[in-house]
Amino acid sequence: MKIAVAGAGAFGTGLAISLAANGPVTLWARNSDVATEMAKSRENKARLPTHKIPRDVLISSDLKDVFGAETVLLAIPAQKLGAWLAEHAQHLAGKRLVACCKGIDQTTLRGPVAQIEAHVPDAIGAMLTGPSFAADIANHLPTALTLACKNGDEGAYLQACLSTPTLRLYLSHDVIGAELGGALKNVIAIACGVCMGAGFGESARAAVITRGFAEMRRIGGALGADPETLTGLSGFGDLALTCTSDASRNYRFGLAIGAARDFDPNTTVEGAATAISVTNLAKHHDLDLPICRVVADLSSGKIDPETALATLLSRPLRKE
Ligand SMILES: NC(=O)C1=CN([C@@H]2O[C@H](COP(=O)(O)OP(=O)(O)OC[C@H]3O[C@@H](n4cnc5c(N)ncnc54)[C@H](OP(=O)(O)O)[C@@H]3O)[C@@H](O)[C@H]2O)C=CC1
Ligand SMILES: O=C(CO)COP(=O)(O)O
Repeated sequence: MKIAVAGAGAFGTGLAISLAANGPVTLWARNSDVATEMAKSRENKARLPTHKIPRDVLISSDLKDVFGAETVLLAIPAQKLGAWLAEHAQHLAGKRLVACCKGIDQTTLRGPVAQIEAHVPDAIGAMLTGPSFAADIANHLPTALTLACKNGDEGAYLQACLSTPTLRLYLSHDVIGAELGGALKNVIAIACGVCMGAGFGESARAAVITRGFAEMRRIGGALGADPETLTGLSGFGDLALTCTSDASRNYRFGLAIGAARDFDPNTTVEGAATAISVTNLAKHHDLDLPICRVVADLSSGKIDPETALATLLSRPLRKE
């Protein structure tokens, strides 16, 4: 199977390095200068420095190399995915499109596979998600992810083709659960970062993870996700990783808010936009998601950590 990875950020580069263990793979960067430099140095200095890119990764900025593949992994940030798919829909028809981004689009409130289905209806949409830092994948460290696809045969095919000796994929049919787990854990990770940055303590962080997980299950229930998916790699697994590691950008963004420090605005922090999307979804479905709501307000600078804490602690006492 000819595979291309669209998006040469940290994750796209890490995935391409990992998949090259199985054979040649194309890595597409939108910027030709970036592609030329990467091809020369065999390194993505800006997004994933110090990881050597093997020769089996063909680095290109020519979209023809993407359109020539049968399977395209989409490692483009979630808020940019819809426009990219819309622009290239006619060349993507009939392909297997595997979303590797985590988020819910602010304008449409769609997850990544729903975006594929909306823009390229005759493609086979799938989602690759779960606990994995790009650097770990690039280092061929053992990693387990969820491959979710509604079509059982295509899902099994993708599971076989995209697994490597160190990247172990578990198959799921629950695309909505996989989309939600990856998107929501980033929101809760921001809350955890705020908690630690503001000095609220590790016990408070454990409470945020647990009550955040309750919010993930609540929204999953409303949108038709299988509760088991949320307890798996794409939900609980990724929540555990992202809420406890300062290798996570979402967590670090929260740390910076909590400690009132600056944060590089060019960093990809999917949870900030997704918190706003989730808050809007909650309104549509009449759901109470207090942690997601304060993260939306914290991320857009409407409230400070003390106000967020007071908001959460002043809520009426209730059953767990
Ligand atoms: N990093 C990680 O450890 C992991 C990331 N992910 C997910 O992968 C997705 C991508 O993140 P990541 O690679 O880390 O982010 P990065 O910030 O490292 O890179 C983003 C990449 O997307 C490209 N890009 C941005 N906008 C567009 C666009 N409109 N069209 C085409 N390409 C575009 C950027 O290109 P340019 O450089 O030209 O701006 C860049 O190559 C996110 O959803 C993230 O949650 C999932 C698991 C792990
Ligand atoms: O999704 C990730 C790990 O599974 C990466 O998290 P960040 O985007 O917060 O760095």
